[in-house]
Amino acid sequence: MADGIDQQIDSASPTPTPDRSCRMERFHCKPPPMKAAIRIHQISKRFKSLQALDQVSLDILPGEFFALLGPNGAGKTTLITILAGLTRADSGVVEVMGHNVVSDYRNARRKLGIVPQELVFDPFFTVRETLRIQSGYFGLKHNDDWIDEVMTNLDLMNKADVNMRALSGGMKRRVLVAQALVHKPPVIVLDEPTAGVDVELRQSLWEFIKQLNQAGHTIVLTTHYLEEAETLCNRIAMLKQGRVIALDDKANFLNRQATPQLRIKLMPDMLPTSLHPMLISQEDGYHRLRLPALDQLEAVLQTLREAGVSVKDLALEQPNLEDVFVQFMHQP
Ligand SMILES: Nc1ncnc2c1ncn2[C@@H]1O[C@H](COP(=O)(O)OP(=O)(O)OP(=O)(O)O)[C@@H](O)[C@H]1O
Repeated sequence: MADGIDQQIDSASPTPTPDRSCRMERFHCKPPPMKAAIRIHQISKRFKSLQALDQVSLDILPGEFFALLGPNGAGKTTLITILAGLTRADSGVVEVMGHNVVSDYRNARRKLGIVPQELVFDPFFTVRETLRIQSGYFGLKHNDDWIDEVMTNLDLMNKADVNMRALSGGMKRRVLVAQALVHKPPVIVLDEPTAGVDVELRQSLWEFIKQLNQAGHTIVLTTHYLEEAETLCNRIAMLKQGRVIALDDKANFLNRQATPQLRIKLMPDMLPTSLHPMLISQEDGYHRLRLPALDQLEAVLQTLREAGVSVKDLALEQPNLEDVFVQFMHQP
């Protein structure tokens, strides 16, 4: 990775610098508030009768790996297009590294790299030409060293001189990621970057994005692969019908759901009535039960024995982000 990356991150340092003037009054002063890498303040957007975003507010701090989760149509892409300055919000303010995306568009755009969900590309250029043209949009004339480094990290070197239209879908997506990085933006937003992408690319893509995050870049990710968000992100916002319904550290989301779940296959396939209140779901011949506490396991087994039901298979599972997500989405 280029040394240059860190120099580009300007005020994106994850650690705030303490104010020296505070030393004399150390019992009274607080560290200065960290300036948000992305500030989204009371954003609303309506498409005719549809309220796509409704008073959305989020502050994403420098150096965070942030997940924006939500079902189809929740408003994630709309929020990202507003952030990119491609759609105007009806009301509210969005800033990237302190630059307003409407009134200070050029500076806001320079601080931002966006990997769009849709595969948009110019079929007449090669991969290298595409990346050079993208560099030109940001006034970068001698960017070949960095372009080579990005292509190497995304395993694109052997496709550098191949025409864009001749690439597979997964390869095109790699180019979209490379395009978002040509100007070394301190803030990188990835809208469903792994949709339709094979396991190998996913892993190499995430390795590269993790390195960028470790170098101080702020990463915002939307994905329907919740295990990706669980592995990578440190803070999560859940969007539903244009509203933020939950916002917290990943660890807090998971701890809220600390009780284990029991996945069990029965013979005959009949759950005794007294265990129905614990039932979460039933699929592929398995019952999934929520145990109030681990020591309830023996009581459940006892109930099954008394009902003449035998256990064919059993596993204890810790709840994951998907369980938490489903629970939030089903809340009225
Ligand atoms: N240009 C548009 N005109 C009319 N409606 C739109 C437009 N763009 C988005 N919408 C609607 O706004 C809502 C939010 O869409 P958006 O694409 O932001 O959701 P999303 O959370 O990104 O969904 P997905 O996970 O499917 O990508 C949807 O109901 C969508 O149909």
